Amino acid sequence: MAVSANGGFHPINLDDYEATAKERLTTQAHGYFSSGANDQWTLRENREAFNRIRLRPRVLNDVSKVNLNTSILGHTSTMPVLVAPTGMQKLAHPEGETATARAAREVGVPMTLSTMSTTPLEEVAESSGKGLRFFQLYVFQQRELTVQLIKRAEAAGYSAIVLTVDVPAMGRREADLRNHFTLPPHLTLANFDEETHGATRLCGAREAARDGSGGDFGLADTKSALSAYVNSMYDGSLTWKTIDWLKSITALPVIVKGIMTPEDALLAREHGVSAIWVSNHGGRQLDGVDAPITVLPSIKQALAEKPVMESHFRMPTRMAIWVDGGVRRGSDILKALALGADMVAVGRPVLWGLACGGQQGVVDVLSMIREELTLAMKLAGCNDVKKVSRQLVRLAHEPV
Ligand SMILES: Cc1cc2nc3c(=O)[nH]c(=O)nc-3n(C[C@H](O)[C@H](O)[C@H](O)COP(=O)(O)O)c2cc1C
Ligand SMILES: CC(C)CC(=O)C(=O)O
Repeated sequence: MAVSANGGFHPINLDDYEATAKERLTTQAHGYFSSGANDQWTLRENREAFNRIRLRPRVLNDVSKVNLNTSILGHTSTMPVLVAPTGMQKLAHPEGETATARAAREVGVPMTLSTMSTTPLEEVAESSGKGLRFFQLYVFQQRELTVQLIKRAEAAGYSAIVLTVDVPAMGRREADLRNHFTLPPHLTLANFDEETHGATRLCGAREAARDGSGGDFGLADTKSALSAYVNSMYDGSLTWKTIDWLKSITALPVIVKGIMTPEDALLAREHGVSAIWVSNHGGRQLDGVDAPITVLPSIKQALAEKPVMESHFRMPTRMAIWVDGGVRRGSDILKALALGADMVAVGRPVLWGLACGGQQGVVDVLSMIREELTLAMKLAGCNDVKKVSRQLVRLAHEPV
Protein backbone atom coordinates (compact mmCIF):
# COMPACT_ATOMS: atom_id res chain seq x y z
CA MET A 1 0.00 0.00 0.00
CA ALA A 2 1.38 3.39 -0.91
CA VAL A 3 0.07 5.24 2.14
CA SER A 4 0.68 3.76 5.59
CA ALA A 5 -1.83 3.77 8.46
CA ASN A 6 -0.31 6.91 9.96
CA GLY A 7 -0.78 8.78 6.72
CA GLY A 8 2.93 8.65 5.84
CA PHE A 9 3.83 8.02 2.26
CA HIS A 10 6.24 5.16 1.65
CA PRO A 11 6.33 4.38 -2.06
CA ILE A 12 8.31 1.34 -3.13
CA ASN A 13 7.62 1.54 -6.84
CA LEU A 14 6.38 4.05 -9.41
CA ASP A 15 2.83 2.65 -9.31
CA ASP A 16 2.66 3.70 -5.64
CA TYR A 17 3.32 7.28 -6.71
CA GLU A 18 0.52 7.04 -9.23
CA ALA A 19 -1.95 5.71 -6.64
CA THR A 20 -1.18 8.50 -4.19
CA ALA A 21 -1.14 11.19 -6.88
CA LYS A 22 -4.66 10.11 -7.86
CA GLU A 23 -5.84 10.76 -4.30
CA ARG A 24 -4.26 14.23 -4.26
CA LEU A 25 -5.23 15.56 -7.69
CA THR A 26 -8.55 17.01 -8.78
CA THR A 27 -10.64 14.74 -11.01
CA GLN A 28 -9.97 17.05 -13.96
CA ALA A 29 -6.19 17.10 -13.46
CA HIS A 30 -5.92 13.37 -12.87
CA GLY A 31 -8.10 12.68 -15.91
CA TYR A 32 -5.90 14.91 -18.08
CA PHE A 33 -2.61 13.41 -16.83
CA SER A 34 -3.53 9.75 -16.79
CA SER A 35 -5.75 9.23 -19.79
CA GLY A 36 -5.09 8.03 -23.29
CA ALA A 37 -7.10 8.40 -26.48
CA ASN A 38 -10.36 6.65 -27.32
CA ASP A 39 -10.46 3.08 -25.90
CA GLN A 40 -6.98 3.51 -24.44
CA TRP A 41 -5.77 0.32 -26.14
CA THR A 42 -2.44 1.91 -27.04
CA LEU A 43 -2.09 3.33 -23.53
CA ARG A 44 -2.32 -0.21 -22.10
CA GLU A 45 -0.21 -1.69 -24.89
CA ASN A 46 2.64 0.70 -24.03
CA ARG A 47 2.98 -1.19 -20.72
CA GLU A 48 2.10 -4.66 -21.93
CA ALA A 49 4.63 -4.60 -24.76
CA PHE A 50 7.44 -4.44 -22.19
CA ASN A 51 6.10 -7.62 -20.55
CA ARG A 52 6.54 -9.55 -23.78
CA ILE A 53 10.28 -8.83 -23.92
CA ARG A 54 12.50 -11.24 -22.00
CA LEU A 55 15.90 -10.47 -20.54
CA ARG A 56 18.88 -12.81 -21.11
CA PRO A 57 21.16 -12.37 -18.10
CA ARG A 58 24.87 -13.12 -18.25
CA VAL A 59 26.80 -14.02 -15.11
CA LEU A 60 30.31 -13.72 -13.62
CA ASN A 61 30.94 -10.34 -15.15
CA ASP A 62 32.01 -8.17 -12.12
CA VAL A 63 29.04 -5.90 -11.57
CA SER A 64 30.31 -4.48 -8.29
CA LYS A 65 30.28 -1.07 -9.99
CA VAL A 66 27.78 0.01 -12.63
CA ASN A 67 28.35 3.01 -14.88
CA LEU A 68 25.21 4.78 -16.09
CA ASN A 69 26.82 7.98 -17.44
CA THR A 70 25.57 8.72 -20.93
CA SER A 71 26.50 11.22 -23.58
CA ILE A 72 23.62 13.16 -25.11
CA LEU A 73 24.01 15.81 -27.82
CA GLY A 74 27.53 16.50 -26.60
CA HIS A 75 26.48 16.80 -22.94
CA THR A 76 26.52 14.27 -20.12
CA SER A 77 23.55 12.77 -18.35
CA THR A 78 24.04 10.73 -15.18
CA MET A 79 21.86 8.01 -16.70
CA PRO A 80 20.29 7.30 -20.11
CA VAL A 81 17.03 8.84 -18.95
CA LEU A 82 15.39 12.18 -19.62
CA VAL A 83 12.22 13.94 -18.55
CA ALA A 84 9.60 13.98 -21.33
CA PRO A 85 7.66 17.19 -21.95
CA THR A 86 4.28 17.27 -20.23
CA GLY A 87 1.97 20.25 -20.32
CA MET A 88 0.48 22.28 -17.48
CA GLN A 89 2.48 20.95 -14.55
CA LYS A 90 1.07 23.48 -12.07
CA LEU A 91 -2.02 21.29 -12.14
CA ALA A 92 0.13 18.81 -10.20
CA HIS A 93 1.94 21.17 -7.83
CA PRO A 94 2.10 24.96 -7.28
CA GLU A 95 5.78 25.01 -8.29
CA GLY A 96 5.04 23.06 -11.47
CA GLU A 97 7.72 23.07 -14.16
CA THR A 98 10.21 24.91 -11.96
CA ALA A 99 10.19 22.07 -9.44
CA THR A 100 10.63 19.49 -12.20
CA ALA A 101 13.54 21.37 -13.77
CA ARG A 102 15.31 21.74 -10.41
CA ALA A 103 14.79 18.06 -9.66
CA ALA A 104 16.18 17.03 -13.06
CA ARG A 105 19.21 19.19 -12.44
CA GLU A 106 19.69 17.71 -8.96
CA VAL A 107 19.64 14.20 -10.40
CA GLY A 108 21.75 15.20 -13.42
CA VAL A 109 19.37 14.32 -16.24
CA PRO A 110 17.94 16.54 -19.01
CA MET A 111 14.48 18.05 -18.72
CA THR A 112 12.28 18.81 -21.71
CA LEU A 113 9.98 21.78 -21.17
CA SER A 114 6.62 21.76 -22.97
CA THR A 115 5.37 24.67 -25.05
CA MET A 116 2.22 24.21 -22.93
CA SER A 117 4.02 25.12 -19.72
CA THR A 118 2.25 26.91 -16.88
CA THR A 119 5.58 28.64 -16.05
CA PRO A 120 7.38 30.95 -18.51
CA LEU A 121 10.33 29.21 -20.17
CA GLU A 122 12.71 31.93 -18.92
CA GLU A 123 11.64 31.38 -15.31
CA VAL A 124 12.21 27.63 -15.64
CA ALA A 125 15.66 28.30 -17.10
CA GLU A 126 16.61 30.76 -14.38
CA SER A 127 15.48 28.52 -11.57
CA SER A 128 17.38 25.47 -12.81
CA GLY A 129 20.59 27.31 -13.74
CA LYS A 130 23.15 25.04 -15.36
CA GLY A 131 20.79 22.06 -15.66
CA LEU A 132 20.48 20.60 -19.15
CA ARG A 133 17.18 21.66 -20.73
CA PHE A 134 15.48 21.09 -24.08
CA PHE A 135 12.51 23.05 -25.37
CA GLN A 136 9.57 21.13 -26.86
CA LEU A 137 7.94 23.03 -29.69
CA TYR A 138 4.40 23.04 -31.01
CA VAL A 139 4.10 24.99 -34.26
CA PHE A 140 1.29 27.54 -34.24
CA GLN A 141 -0.66 28.84 -37.20
CA GLN A 142 0.77 32.21 -36.12
CA ARG A 143 4.28 31.39 -37.43
CA GLU A 144 5.80 34.54 -35.94
CA LEU A 145 4.73 33.39 -32.51
CA THR A 146 6.52 30.09 -33.13
CA VAL A 147 9.70 31.90 -34.22
CA GLN A 148 9.56 34.01 -31.05
CA LEU A 149 9.32 30.88 -28.91
CA ILE A 150 12.45 29.45 -30.55
CA LYS A 151 14.38 32.69 -30.12
CA ARG A 152 13.36 32.89 -26.48
CA ALA A 153 14.41 29.28 -25.88
CA GLU A 154 17.80 29.98 -27.46
CA ALA A 155 18.30 33.14 -25.40
CA ALA A 156 17.33 31.32 -22.20
CA GLY A 157 19.95 28.60 -22.70
CA TYR A 158 17.91 25.62 -23.87
CA SER A 159 20.19 23.15 -25.66
CA ALA A 160 17.86 21.65 -28.26
CA ILE A 161 14.49 22.08 -29.92
CA VAL A 162 12.21 19.05 -29.72
CA LEU A 163 9.61 19.37 -32.47
CA THR A 164 6.53 17.30 -31.68
CA VAL A 165 4.96 16.02 -34.89
CA ASP A 166 2.15 13.76 -33.68
CA VAL A 167 -0.38 16.47 -32.85
CA PRO A 168 -1.73 17.73 -36.20
CA ALA A 169 -5.03 17.58 -34.32
CA MET A 170 -5.94 16.77 -30.74
CA GLY A 171 -6.35 13.10 -29.85
CA ARG A 172 -9.73 12.18 -28.45
CA ARG A 173 -9.24 11.97 -24.70
CA GLU A 174 -12.58 10.96 -23.36
CA ALA A 175 -11.77 11.69 -19.72
CA ASP A 176 -11.25 15.34 -20.72
CA LEU A 177 -14.57 15.36 -22.57
CA ARG A 178 -16.41 13.87 -19.61
CA ASN A 179 -14.73 16.27 -17.16
CA HIS A 180 -15.07 19.33 -19.43
CA PHE A 181 -11.35 19.89 -19.03
CA THR A 182 -10.10 23.45 -18.71
CA LEU A 183 -7.36 25.26 -16.77
CA PRO A 184 -8.44 26.59 -13.37
CA PRO A 185 -8.63 30.42 -13.29
CA HIS A 186 -5.34 30.89 -11.38
CA LEU A 187 -3.28 29.13 -14.09
CA THR A 188 -2.27 30.29 -17.56
CA LEU A 189 -0.33 29.03 -20.57
CA ALA A 190 2.59 31.07 -19.33
CA ASN A 191 4.73 31.12 -22.48
CA PHE A 192 2.27 33.51 -24.11
CA ASP A 193 0.81 36.87 -23.43
CA GLU A 194 -2.79 37.70 -24.08
CA GLU A 195 -1.89 40.47 -26.52
CA THR A 196 0.07 38.37 -29.03
CA HIS A 197 -1.61 35.05 -28.49
CA GLY A 198 -5.14 35.89 -27.51
CA ALA A 199 -5.57 32.71 -25.49
CA THR A 200 -3.34 32.35 -22.45
CA ARG A 201 -6.16 30.68 -20.62
CA LEU A 202 -8.14 27.72 -21.72
CA CYS A 203 -11.43 29.40 -21.03
CA GLY A 204 -14.83 27.92 -21.70
CA ALA A 205 -14.41 25.32 -24.42
CA ARG A 206 -17.54 26.40 -26.18
CA GLU A 207 -16.36 29.99 -26.50
CA ALA A 208 -12.85 28.94 -27.44
CA ALA A 209 -14.23 26.73 -30.18
CA ARG A 210 -16.45 29.48 -31.47
CA ASP A 211 -13.70 32.13 -31.37
CA GLY A 212 -11.07 29.90 -32.95
CA SER A 213 -9.39 31.06 -36.11
CA GLY A 214 -9.77 27.89 -38.13
CA GLY A 215 -10.23 24.15 -38.07
CA ASP A 216 -13.28 21.96 -37.93
CA PHE A 217 -14.98 22.15 -34.60
CA GLY A 218 -16.67 19.01 -33.47
CA LEU A 219 -18.20 17.67 -30.33
CA ALA A 220 -14.82 17.29 -28.64
CA ASP A 221 -14.10 21.00 -29.01
CA THR A 222 -17.26 21.96 -27.19
CA LYS A 223 -16.44 19.66 -24.27
CA SER A 224 -12.68 20.05 -23.78
CA ALA A 225 -11.13 23.51 -23.78
CA LEU A 226 -7.78 21.93 -24.60
CA SER A 227 -9.18 20.26 -27.68
CA ALA A 228 -10.73 23.55 -28.82
CA TYR A 229 -7.46 25.35 -28.21
CA VAL A 230 -5.25 22.88 -30.06
CA ASN A 231 -7.57 22.50 -33.02
CA SER A 232 -7.87 26.25 -33.48
CA MET A 233 -4.26 27.31 -32.77
CA TYR A 234 -1.85 24.56 -33.87
CA ASP A 235 -0.66 24.31 -37.45
CA GLY A 236 -1.99 21.08 -38.93
CA SER A 237 -0.25 21.68 -42.26
CA LEU A 238 3.30 20.71 -41.21
CA THR A 239 5.41 18.68 -43.68
CA TRP A 240 9.02 17.51 -43.85
CA LYS A 241 9.82 20.97 -45.21
CA THR A 242 8.95 22.30 -41.76
CA ILE A 243 12.10 20.56 -40.45
CA ASP A 244 14.19 22.35 -43.09
CA TRP A 245 12.56 25.64 -42.12
CA LEU A 246 13.21 25.00 -38.43
CA LYS A 247 16.85 24.15 -39.11
CA SER A 248 17.21 27.33 -41.14
CA ILE A 249 16.12 29.54 -38.25
CA THR A 250 17.95 27.87 -35.34
CA ALA A 251 21.46 26.62 -34.77
CA LEU A 252 20.25 24.37 -31.97
CA PRO A 253 20.02 20.62 -32.58
CA VAL A 254 16.55 19.59 -33.76
CA ILE A 255 14.89 16.44 -32.43
CA VAL A 256 11.69 15.10 -33.96
CA LYS A 257 9.29 13.60 -31.43
CA GLY A 258 6.54 11.24 -32.52
CA ILE A 259 8.29 8.96 -35.04
CA MET A 260 6.71 5.48 -35.19
CA THR A 261 7.86 3.90 -38.49
CA PRO A 262 11.18 3.05 -40.18
CA GLU A 263 10.04 5.08 -43.23
CA ASP A 264 9.73 8.25 -41.18
CA ALA A 265 12.96 7.53 -39.29
CA LEU A 266 14.83 7.43 -42.60
CA LEU A 267 13.17 10.66 -43.73
CA ALA A 268 14.06 12.34 -40.46
CA ARG A 269 17.71 11.41 -40.98
CA GLU A 270 17.60 12.72 -44.56
CA HIS A 271 16.38 16.03 -43.15
CA GLY A 272 19.34 16.19 -40.79
CA VAL A 273 17.76 15.92 -37.37
CA SER A 274 20.05 15.16 -34.44
CA ALA A 275 17.76 12.57 -32.90
CA ILE A 276 14.41 10.93 -33.44
CA TRP A 277 12.14 10.45 -30.47
CA VAL A 278 10.17 7.25 -30.97
CA SER A 279 6.85 7.93 -29.27
CA ASN A 280 3.10 7.58 -29.58
CA HIS A 281 2.58 10.49 -27.18
CA GLY A 282 1.90 8.19 -24.24
CA GLY A 283 -1.09 6.64 -26.03
CA ARG A 284 -2.86 10.01 -26.14
CA GLN A 285 -3.12 10.61 -29.88
CA LEU A 286 -3.93 7.78 -32.34
CA ASP A 287 -5.40 4.81 -30.50
CA GLY A 288 -4.52 1.47 -32.10
CA VAL A 289 -0.87 2.17 -32.86
CA ASP A 290 1.86 -0.13 -31.57
CA ALA A 291 3.92 0.62 -28.51
CA PRO A 292 7.16 2.52 -29.25
CA ILE A 293 9.18 -0.36 -27.75
CA THR A 294 7.59 -2.70 -30.33
CA VAL A 295 8.57 -0.57 -33.34
CA LEU A 296 12.02 0.34 -32.03
CA PRO A 297 13.86 -2.77 -33.41
CA SER A 298 12.60 -2.23 -36.98
CA ILE A 299 13.56 1.45 -36.83
CA LYS A 300 17.02 0.59 -35.53
CA GLN A 301 17.46 -2.03 -38.24
CA ALA A 302 16.32 0.24 -41.09
CA LEU A 303 18.80 2.93 -40.04
CA ALA A 304 21.64 0.39 -39.75
CA GLU A 305 20.85 -1.22 -43.12
CA LYS A 306 20.86 2.07 -44.99
CA PRO A 307 23.74 4.03 -43.53
CA VAL A 308 24.28 7.54 -44.82
CA MET A 309 27.90 8.65 -45.18
CA GLU A 310 28.93 12.14 -44.22
CA SER A 311 30.50 13.48 -47.38
CA HIS A 312 33.65 14.86 -45.80
CA PHE A 313 34.80 12.11 -43.43
CA ARG A 314 33.03 9.13 -45.03
CA MET A 315 31.73 8.23 -41.58
CA PRO A 316 28.17 7.00 -41.10
CA THR A 317 25.91 9.86 -39.98
CA ARG A 318 24.89 9.16 -36.42
CA MET A 319 21.33 10.08 -35.55
CA ALA A 320 20.43 9.23 -31.97
CA ILE A 321 17.29 7.30 -31.08
CA TRP A 322 15.28 8.27 -28.02
CA VAL A 323 12.15 6.43 -26.94
CA ASP A 324 9.30 6.82 -24.45
CA GLY A 325 5.96 5.30 -23.53
CA GLY A 326 5.02 3.09 -20.58
CA VAL A 327 8.45 3.06 -18.94
CA ARG A 328 7.77 2.23 -15.29
CA ARG A 329 10.65 -0.06 -14.29
CA GLY A 330 14.42 0.09 -14.46
CA SER A 331 14.28 -3.15 -16.46
CA ASP A 332 12.09 -1.38 -19.07
CA ILE A 333 14.97 1.04 -19.64
CA LEU A 334 17.42 -1.83 -19.96
CA LYS A 335 15.16 -3.47 -22.57
CA ALA A 336 14.90 -0.20 -24.54
CA LEU A 337 18.68 0.25 -24.53
CA ALA A 338 19.17 -3.33 -25.68
CA LEU A 339 16.78 -2.76 -28.57
CA GLY A 340 18.71 0.28 -29.76
CA ALA A 341 17.63 3.36 -27.79
CA ASP A 342 20.28 5.91 -26.79
CA MET A 343 17.99 7.66 -24.31
CA VAL A 344 14.73 6.69 -22.61
CA ALA A 345 12.16 9.27 -21.50
CA VAL A 346 9.54 9.20 -18.76
CA GLY A 347 6.37 11.28 -18.79
CA ARG A 348 3.65 10.46 -16.28
CA PRO A 349 5.87 9.11 -13.45
CA VAL A 350 7.40 12.59 -13.15
CA LEU A 351 3.93 14.11 -12.84
CA TRP A 352 3.03 11.61 -10.12
CA GLY A 353 6.23 12.50 -8.23
CA LEU A 354 5.43 16.19 -8.63
CA ALA A 355 1.90 15.70 -7.29
CA CYS A 356 3.18 13.68 -4.32
CA GLY A 357 6.03 15.93 -3.24
CA GLY A 358 6.97 18.76 -5.63
CA GLN A 359 10.69 18.97 -6.41
CA GLN A 360 11.61 16.30 -3.84
CA GLY A 361 8.90 14.01 -5.23
CA VAL A 362 10.44 14.24 -8.72
CA VAL A 363 13.94 13.69 -7.30
CA ASP A 364 12.61 10.58 -5.52
CA VAL A 365 10.95 9.25 -8.69
CA LEU A 366 14.10 9.74 -10.77
CA SER A 367 16.25 8.24 -7.99
CA MET A 368 13.98 5.21 -7.83
CA ILE A 369 14.38 4.79 -11.58
CA ARG A 370 18.16 5.00 -11.20
CA GLU A 371 18.18 2.45 -8.38
CA GLU A 372 16.01 0.02 -10.34
CA LEU A 373 18.09 0.43 -13.50
CA THR A 374 21.31 -0.16 -11.56
CA LEU A 375 19.93 -3.35 -10.02
CA ALA A 376 18.57 -4.61 -13.35
CA MET A 377 22.00 -4.03 -14.90
CA LYS A 378 23.73 -5.97 -12.10
CA LEU A 379 21.31 -8.88 -12.28
CA ALA A 380 21.67 -8.97 -16.08
CA GLY A 381 25.47 -9.05 -15.76
CA CYS A 382 26.12 -5.68 -17.38
CA ASN A 383 28.33 -3.08 -15.71
CA ASP A 384 28.13 -0.20 -18.18
CA VAL A 385 25.24 1.24 -20.18
CA LYS A 386 27.61 1.56 -23.15
CA LYS A 387 27.95 -2.25 -23.16
CA VAL A 388 24.23 -3.05 -23.27
CA SER A 389 23.74 -5.11 -26.41
CA ARG A 390 20.94 -6.70 -28.41
CA GLN A 391 21.93 -10.09 -26.93
CA LEU A 392 20.51 -8.94 -23.61
CA VAL A 393 16.90 -9.40 -24.75
CA ARG A 394 14.76 -11.98 -26.49
CA LEU A 395 11.60 -10.98 -28.34
CA ALA A 396 8.55 -13.25 -28.16
CA HIS A 397 9.03 -14.67 -31.69
CA GLU A 398 12.73 -15.41 -31.20
CA PRO A 399 13.90 -18.88 -30.10
CA VAL A 400 14.92 -19.38 -26.47
C1 LIG B 1 -0.27 14.95 -19.15
C2 LIG B 1 0.61 14.83 -20.35
C3 LIG B 1 0.94 15.96 -21.06
C4 LIG B 1 1.78 15.86 -22.18
N1 LIG B 1 2.14 17.01 -22.82
C5 LIG B 1 3.00 16.91 -23.86
C6 LIG B 1 3.45 18.10 -24.50
O1 LIG B 1 3.09 19.20 -24.12
N2 LIG B 1 4.29 17.96 -25.54
C7 LIG B 1 4.71 16.72 -26.00
O2 LIG B 1 5.47 16.64 -26.97
N3 LIG B 1 4.32 15.60 -25.38
C8 LIG B 1 3.48 15.66 -24.33
N4 LIG B 1 3.10 14.52 -23.70
C9 LIG B 1 3.66 13.22 -24.11
C10 LIG B 1 4.95 12.91 -23.32
O3 LIG B 1 5.98 13.77 -23.72
C11 LIG B 1 5.43 11.47 -23.54
O4 LIG B 1 5.53 11.21 -24.92
C12 LIG B 1 4.55 10.42 -22.87
O5 LIG B 1 4.00 10.90 -21.68
C13 LIG B 1 5.38 9.17 -22.58
O6 LIG B 1 4.62 8.17 -22.01
P1 LIG B 1 4.54 7.87 -20.43
O7 LIG B 1 3.69 8.93 -19.82
O8 LIG B 1 3.91 6.52 -20.38
O9 LIG B 1 5.95 7.89 -19.88
C14 LIG B 1 2.26 14.59 -22.59
C15 LIG B 1 1.92 13.46 -21.86
C16 LIG B 1 1.12 13.56 -20.75
C17 LIG B 1 0.80 12.30 -19.97
C1 LIG C 1 -2.04 20.65 -25.67
C2 LIG C 1 -1.73 19.21 -25.69
C3 LIG C 1 -1.57 18.70 -27.09
C4 LIG C 1 -0.54 18.95 -24.82
C5 LIG C 1 -0.15 17.55 -24.93
O1 LIG C 1 0.76 17.24 -25.64
C6 LIG C 1 -0.87 16.52 -24.23
O2 LIG C 1 -1.73 16.81 -23.40
O3 LIG C 1 -0.61 15.33 -24.51
